[in-house]
Amino acid sequence: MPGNKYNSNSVHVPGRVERLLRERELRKSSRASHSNETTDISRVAELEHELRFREGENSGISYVEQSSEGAIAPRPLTEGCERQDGRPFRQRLLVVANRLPVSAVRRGEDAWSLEMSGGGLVTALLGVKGFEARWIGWAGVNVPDEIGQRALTDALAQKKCIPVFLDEEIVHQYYNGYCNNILWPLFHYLALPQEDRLATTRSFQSQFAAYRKANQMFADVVNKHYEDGDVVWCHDYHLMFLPKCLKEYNSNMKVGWFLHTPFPSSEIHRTLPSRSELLRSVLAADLVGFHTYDYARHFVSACTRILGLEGTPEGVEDQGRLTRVAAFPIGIDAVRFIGALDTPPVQEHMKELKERFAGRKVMLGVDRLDMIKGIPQKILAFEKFLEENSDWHDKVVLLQIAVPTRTDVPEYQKLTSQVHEIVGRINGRFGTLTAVPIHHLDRSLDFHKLCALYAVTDIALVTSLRDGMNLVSYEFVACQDAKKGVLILSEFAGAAQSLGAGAILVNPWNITEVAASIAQALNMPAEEREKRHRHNFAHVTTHTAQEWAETFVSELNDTVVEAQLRTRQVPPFLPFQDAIDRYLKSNNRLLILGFNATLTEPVDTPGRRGDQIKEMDLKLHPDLKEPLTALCSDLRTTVVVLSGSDRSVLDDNFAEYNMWLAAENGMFLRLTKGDWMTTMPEHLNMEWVDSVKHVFEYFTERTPRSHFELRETSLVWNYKYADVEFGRLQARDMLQHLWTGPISNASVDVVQGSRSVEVRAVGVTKGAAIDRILGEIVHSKSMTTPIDYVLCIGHFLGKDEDVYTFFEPELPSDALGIARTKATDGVKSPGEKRSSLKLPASKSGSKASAMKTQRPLPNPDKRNNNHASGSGRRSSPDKISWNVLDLKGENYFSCAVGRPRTNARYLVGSSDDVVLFLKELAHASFPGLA
Ligand SMILES: O=P(O)(O)OC[C@H]1O[C@H](O[C@H]2O[C@H](CO)[C@@H](O)[C@H](O)[C@H]2O)[C@H](O)[C@@H](O)[C@@H]1O
Ligand SMILES: O=c1ccn([C@@H]2O[C@H](COP(=O)(O)OP(=O)(O)O)[C@@H](O)[C@H]2O)c(=O)[nH]1
Repeated sequence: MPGNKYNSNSVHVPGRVERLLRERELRKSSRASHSNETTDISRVAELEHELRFREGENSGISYVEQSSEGAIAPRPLTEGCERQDGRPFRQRLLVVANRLPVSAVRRGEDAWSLEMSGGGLVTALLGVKGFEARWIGWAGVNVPDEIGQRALTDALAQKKCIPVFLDEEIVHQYYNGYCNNILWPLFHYLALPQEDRLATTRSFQSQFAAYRKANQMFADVVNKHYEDGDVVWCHDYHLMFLPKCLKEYNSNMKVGWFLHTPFPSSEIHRTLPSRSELLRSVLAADLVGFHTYDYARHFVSACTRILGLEGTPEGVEDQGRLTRVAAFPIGIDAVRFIGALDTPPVQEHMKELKERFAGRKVMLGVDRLDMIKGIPQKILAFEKFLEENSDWHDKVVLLQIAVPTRTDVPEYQKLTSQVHEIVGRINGRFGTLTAVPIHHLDRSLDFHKLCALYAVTDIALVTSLRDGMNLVSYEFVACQDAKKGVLILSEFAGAAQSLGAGAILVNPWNITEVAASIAQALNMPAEEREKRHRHNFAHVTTHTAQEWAETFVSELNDTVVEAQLRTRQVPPFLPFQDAIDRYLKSNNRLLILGFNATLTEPVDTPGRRGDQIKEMDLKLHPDLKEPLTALCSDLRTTVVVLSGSDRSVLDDNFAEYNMWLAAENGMFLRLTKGDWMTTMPEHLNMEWVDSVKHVFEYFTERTPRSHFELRETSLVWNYKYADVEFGRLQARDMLQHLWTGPISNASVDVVQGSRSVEVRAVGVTKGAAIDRILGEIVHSKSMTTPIDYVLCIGHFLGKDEDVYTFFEPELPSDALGIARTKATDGVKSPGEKRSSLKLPASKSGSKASAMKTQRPLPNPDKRNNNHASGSGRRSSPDKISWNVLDLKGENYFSCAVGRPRTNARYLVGSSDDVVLFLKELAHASFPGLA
């Protein structure tokens, strides 16, 4: 049986939330049993091992590994864990990020030392266990020679890392240029740089080309190492092109993409010259993740506004394909930090620091020396605090660790000089012979020193102007369980959404406010500090990096399964040739064609700008003129255009063809040679119209580029030309008004289209009208042969899909709501179902039977038509006692246009396909057609 099977799946498919809750429980119990089994000693050993790996962090103690030796026992980035059933979890995870967790330093022709890379991305991913992981990325160094590449590849393999070799020129244009000079500032609301027209390597175009090329190089390495069933997790703004490259190579790859920075408002993203290409490439992923709901919302909004796609609560939909978009707030490996505090090296450092700063409160800033971190603003706020609080001058010190980063980018070089200048000025102003208020370090610290610093700090000061998350704030909290210091946190860091309740939130641009917050923090009573800390500590220790990665990967696996299920439910494409062959062999055919988005030119072109003036009137696709004329001229074919539009629209477009027009969802009918008649049920209550119209007018006035149509049996408010998001919000608001007001007691149906709200009298659907239409056609044509072929094709609203099921030979008659009789003359072959329909006698007992038949309308002026009185009706056609419909399953072609979730047997993508099909059908019937 072809097509979509009426969703009769009785197997319980758990919903996403249900599954996530279950998996969360499983993870918790699996972790609990794991920790019961694991002795403290093994955890300490594990920690020590990890710390040993990290000991080399830019502290000059980096260990040397030679490809030939493998001197240090390799520690996989993540270790295999056990599933609840005891079997090892074997799914491989390919983590693809610009930067590997280690950066390579060359020590000889085939000798390399590996040092810890900086940044929160590395920290977070190192906290992830439980997967068989490989890390694919750039080792931060140019390796032009083969010997060097081979040696480095071997050295990295021991760390389960796979290098992508980028040459200097690519790094310059892709990493320094497009990534760090264009995307980075833009995503942090710092606007695009002025394009340098003189230096060709600094033009947007050449940097973008390098960006694409670099992404393809990453893809090539992934493709080489990919094995069936692997999960590929792409990270960050460096690799926005990667999902597309990967899916092009293998559409079955499970691909996730996570952004570590903010995703800005669509108004900011709009300024990027390559805005659409980047969005489209990311959308090729199955799952797209962000730190916060706000970033996810901005991304969806950019896709709807810039690409013209549909944003749903699940993500972004493009022609039935869904890219899931969701928030996955990152965390840290809190146990690692907490555990480190008791180790001898950290204790030693803490002792030193306490002695060094005895009698002074310690304030701490730890940031990469990046403009987004707001370091100048932080220092200026501290200066203001000192100005206003002279009693604190020798009692407080600010330690600012400024880790050098992206030092090849001129903007970063300028920032370094600027910060040095401000620090020098303030130290000159408030320093004494024995002490300065600011200790500024342009360097990174090793893990132990960092933990010790976090632990002795009284106040951590995070003043990022924008920050994806900011893990420094998490690490500080994790190390403060003894001291319970205060966190001053920028409201523009993603972390503000998770640690906001315990921190003092500040606007870093407001230096006065930050200075006041410093004073507040220094004077905060212990009880309040304790309360705030408790909140944040609970968060940091439960929302870990491990949890983050497990949730993301589990959702990615889920998303792919869901997509497969959805694909299975999507009906197949209309088989053109079969539909044409069967048409040619049949004797009496009925073609039911929708109009809007079926026979019209597509209006909703992706990428359209909301402010462009559009042709609002519906127009028949010009290519259909000839095929329609031909098909309508065939005596064995009856063509009906069945539309929601009103009569005048159908008159304007189809008057010249020999066909039936069924306007307003079949409530009005005419043969183009005859007059309009109504098929409307008698006593249709339309008293609600005026009050609904009032609401529609109100919303039309307040929603630019929306409009409404007043029809005989319905009112339609349409916002397809308006701003999509605003339109949707307005629609929601409108529905609320309608439900609580004018339609609360009326017998109406509210039908929500993708960009419309329609209020109809109850019972007005295309399916409900079709038997009356059929009765009229049979009567008027004096048909003597049963209809043995039906094509019913349209972009119908869900509510009108009853027209597909009306003819469905495979459905039992009670599901149709009309009585059917089996054909008496045909012989039924095994497994084959046939249906026949007697009209109008068969209507008795059905919902439709309450509706009387047609009368001609003398006056097509709809406003003068009195629905309730039923004037202009025609008396019932004579009873037809023979079988009007004798339809075999294989001769029935119900087909939805552009709606994958449908009851129709088949699907086509757009009206372009309909045009193509009707052309082919006409040519097959009339081979001489031009
Ligand atoms: O690799 P670099 O160019 O030296 O930069 C270091 C990292 O900086 C960014 O980190 C972000 O990720 C953190 C973890 O999710 C988040 O807390 C922080 O707010 C972000 O700024 C960048 O996104 C990474 O790709 C870089 O590796
Ligand atoms: O001397 C240092 C200073 C910082 N970090 C680490 O760098 C990361 C910074 O991450 P964050 O999310 O705060 O910002 P990012 O630098 O990624 O933008 C944190 O994990 C710090 O522990 C480090 O390893 N050594």
